[in-house]
Amino acid sequence: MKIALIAHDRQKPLMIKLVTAYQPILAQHELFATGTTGQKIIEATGLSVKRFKSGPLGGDQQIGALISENKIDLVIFLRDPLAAQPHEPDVNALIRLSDVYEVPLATNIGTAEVLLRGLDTGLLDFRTIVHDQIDTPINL
Ligand SMILES: O=C(CO)COP(=O)(O)O
Repeated sequence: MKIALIAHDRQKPLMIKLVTAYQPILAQHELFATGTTGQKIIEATGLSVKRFKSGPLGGDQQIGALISENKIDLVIFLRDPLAAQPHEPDVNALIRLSDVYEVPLATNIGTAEVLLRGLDTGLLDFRTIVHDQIDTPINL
């Protein structure tokens, strides 16, 4: 599975705790991250992470583009719910695209843990079915 990991600055320590706790699971998957988040994950864990630009410099949009191409299976985006971001439109766009393409998305640590445990037990295997199917959003 391809997993995107993103955290706003005040949430980065929490992201590091999460990836450290779930490192054995995460190590079995392909990891993507915005620039600074990815750097900190690599420094803390040594996990292999493909880094994009920093969020405020377009990293959220780069990951959003991957979502729109059905190349991301799970998004963990630890947003800061108590601080305004200069690139709020980019943040909202990434979350909107996750909904458009029905990609499992966690925006807090509680949901992130549920999704990572689900990932480990095969609950996200349905994503392999849609990998080759979706070029456009599903018409319900
Ligand atoms: O701002 C972010 C997401 O909106 C995260 O970007 P960084 O990982 O580069 O700090």
